[in-house]
Amino acid sequence: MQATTTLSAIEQSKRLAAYTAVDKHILPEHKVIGIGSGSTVPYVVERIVAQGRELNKDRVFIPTGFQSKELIVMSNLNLGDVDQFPTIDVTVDGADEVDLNLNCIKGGGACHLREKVLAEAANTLGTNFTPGVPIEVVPFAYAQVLRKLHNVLGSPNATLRMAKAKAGPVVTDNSNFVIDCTILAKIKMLTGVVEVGLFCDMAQAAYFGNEDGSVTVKRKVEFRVVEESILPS
Ligand SMILES: O=C(CO)[C@H](O)[C@H](O)COP(=O)(O)O
Repeated sequence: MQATTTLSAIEQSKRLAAYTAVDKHILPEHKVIGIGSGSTVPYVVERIVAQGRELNKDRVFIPTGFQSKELIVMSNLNLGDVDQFPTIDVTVDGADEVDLNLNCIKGGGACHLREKVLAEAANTLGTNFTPGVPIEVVPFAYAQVLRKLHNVLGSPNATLRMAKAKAGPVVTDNSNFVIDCTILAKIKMLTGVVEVGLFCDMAQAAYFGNEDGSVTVKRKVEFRVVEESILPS
């Protein structure tokens, strides 16, 4: 575990957000738990491990991609998959953008297809995403999908997401490509599109790590969203 002093204020608040989400939502009776992707999720796993071997030995953890699978295995937690456990008690995941009703944009880490399958198997939990909504596409169709987004659906800024440390595009854990696009209408009807990163009416609560170290919690209570603040101790 990293020492607190080496973490920036924003990292500390992300960690507090993750820890609080685990404390409030991963309860002793939860046995099948979804683990999302992104830079906040290692703190989620860290906190789950801190709940102790006794609780975790009877649990199974379902990853949303390569990163969370590695985290689960490296933490000696039991690994499962959503085809073995189609009903998940709770999933904790990151988010790129969250609206007032807790609808989310996800896919900044190109894991949104699996994340959405897990979110539908449970009720996902979230934490500004300028590129738009990520769209996962089969590789051989990407040029055609891009052409239709540019010329037919009126999204001239849609771009194929490129990798940073490799020449070529980002490749998802499902061996697909990702296009970032600012319009959504009709996209899922395009041949070659696998999934979009819009998660509507799926999150029950969202934890936002703020620059001042505090965490803002928004959660649904009987169809309303209530808000509270948690200050760092
Ligand atoms: O959707 C995702 C991956 O596809 C991530 O959950 C999202 O990008 C948030 O990541 P971070 O915790 O690094 O802000």
